[in-house]
Amino acid sequence: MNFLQLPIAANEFVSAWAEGVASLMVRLHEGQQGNTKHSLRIAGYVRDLCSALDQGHTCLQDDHLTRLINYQSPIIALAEDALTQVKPLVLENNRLYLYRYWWDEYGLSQAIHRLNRPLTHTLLDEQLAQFTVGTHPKQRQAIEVALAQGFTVITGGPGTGKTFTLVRILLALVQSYGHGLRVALAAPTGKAAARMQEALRHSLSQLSVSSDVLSVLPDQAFTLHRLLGMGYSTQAKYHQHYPLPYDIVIVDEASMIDLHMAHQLFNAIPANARLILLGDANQLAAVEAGAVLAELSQAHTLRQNSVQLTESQRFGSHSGIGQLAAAICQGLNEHSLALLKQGLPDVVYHKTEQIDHVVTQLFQDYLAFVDALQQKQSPQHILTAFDQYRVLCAMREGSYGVYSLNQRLALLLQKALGQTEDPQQIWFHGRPVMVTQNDYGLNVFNGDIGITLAEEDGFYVYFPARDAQLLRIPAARLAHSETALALTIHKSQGSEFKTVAVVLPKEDSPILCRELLYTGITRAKTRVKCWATDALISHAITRKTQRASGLKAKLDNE
Ligand SMILES: Nc1ncnc2c1ncn2[C@@H]1O[C@H](COP(=O)(O)OP(=O)(O)OP(=O)(O)O)[C@@H](O)[C@H]1O
Repeated sequence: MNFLQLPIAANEFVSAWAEGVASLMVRLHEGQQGNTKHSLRIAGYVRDLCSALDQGHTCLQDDHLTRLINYQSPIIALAEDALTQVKPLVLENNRLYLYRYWWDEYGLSQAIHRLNRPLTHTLLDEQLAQFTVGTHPKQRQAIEVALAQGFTVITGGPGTGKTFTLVRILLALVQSYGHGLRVALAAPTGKAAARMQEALRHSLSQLSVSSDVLSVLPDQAFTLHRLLGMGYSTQAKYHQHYPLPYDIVIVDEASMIDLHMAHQLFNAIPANARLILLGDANQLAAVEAGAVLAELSQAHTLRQNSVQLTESQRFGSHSGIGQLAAAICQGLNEHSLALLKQGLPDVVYHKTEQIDHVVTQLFQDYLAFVDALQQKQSPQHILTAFDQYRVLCAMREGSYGVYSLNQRLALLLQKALGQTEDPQQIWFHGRPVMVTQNDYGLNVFNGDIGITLAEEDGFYVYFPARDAQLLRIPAARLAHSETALALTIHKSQGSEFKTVAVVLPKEDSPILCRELLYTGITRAKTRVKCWATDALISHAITRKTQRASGLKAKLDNE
């Protein structure tokens, strides 16, 4: 067996580790002839660990691993020795880690224990009552927890009042601590940060809030990368010994935070500050390893820090989207299919059929956007029209994947705008694009979406307002972007649209899971159209993602 031919995972970091570990294995194998059987066994675990990391687990979990505990290995440290003996692998009970992942889990659990302490506030009961008036019991509980604890987790589906509750928490904290309070708002993506800021502004505008209170609230929400000063590096500028200069750090869409980012974030919170995480734990977990929000909301040790909001104000008991989302979350296959087929006004179910027909149907909901382009409306109006609807795919590849649908939808868009249909033409008037890599020079970030407009001297892409101005960038300078008529459900996380079309592939795939379907469907505010087959819907609902991790065990001292 050639250890260097262990399958290398897609993730670059994992690949580097896998290669390093594999070459160490070769040396071990060559140097310790007597232990060949053991070396082979460990090599097998390393291979399984790499594929587990590729699937978002933070470790390999296997009860057979405990038999390695008494074995002295130059490449495996036991967890109790891991701080003093840095080896490529760490074994903790029945979990095997690459060192870096163990370190992130360990460091994060330590930082959570540090932050998890009661804090005082100066509000009397009657003062607090003005901020809890009209709230539901769980919302009130969330406000009380955020005032009393250094660390708060607020989870809930769409429209359950996370922003509504957050505004009241902020106002109560300003009242308690005065106007010198330093508040930071952040989210994992630029899109989610912008939406958070907009939602807060909107929610505040519905209350009569004095201007000096408003001045405490930041007029900008950061991406987590920016907040932590990560730039192009994976190491944050801020950490335990050089913490962030804030009293309260609030992070929205926290389901998207991966293990490494969570470690950096928690480490950067000052000793006396508060951290408030908000998100929907039923959504897709981070692209990278870990399902931090779900684990924090389930940890026994953190039960006094965690509140789940359950009553959706947006989707009342009669809303089809709300009922469907709840049925998917609970894994109710038959009921979900029945809801899809019931002919509810806000839920439309199409059986996937001939691709040309599907694409023509998908395009229909872009006609208001086409109209805005034809009428030469302002870039802002065109962007708003585009943001009303989105096609969301489960996959990138395949005829119902993002690449194929974008190509086909782009041709229909060119035709509708009276242009020559040319699949080779990258830039054309009306082309919506998504940035795929951060570009600090241009001030555009991964996930930002803009619209291409033809002007006298060439194509320009307009991105939504920053500082009340649209960002206008020459198309040729956007080196990393792709057409955005169709997005993956993963990329749509943190965004919402009036109407959404969720398109599943023709064949089953391990990517299709309950969280994916739930996330796709709940991106719709008023109408969802689902293109799928009964069998694929059932497969997706049945496949619930369970990410192996030791975070909850570390927090609960199991
Ligand atoms: N207790 C309440 N009384 C009256 N209205 C409420 C209450 N809670 C929430 N709402 C209203 O319900 C709507 C949805 O609330 P909100 O936007 O805060 O939800 P959310 O959880 O932040 O949603 P999303 O995650 O989709 O952004 C808002 O219009 C909000 O004002």
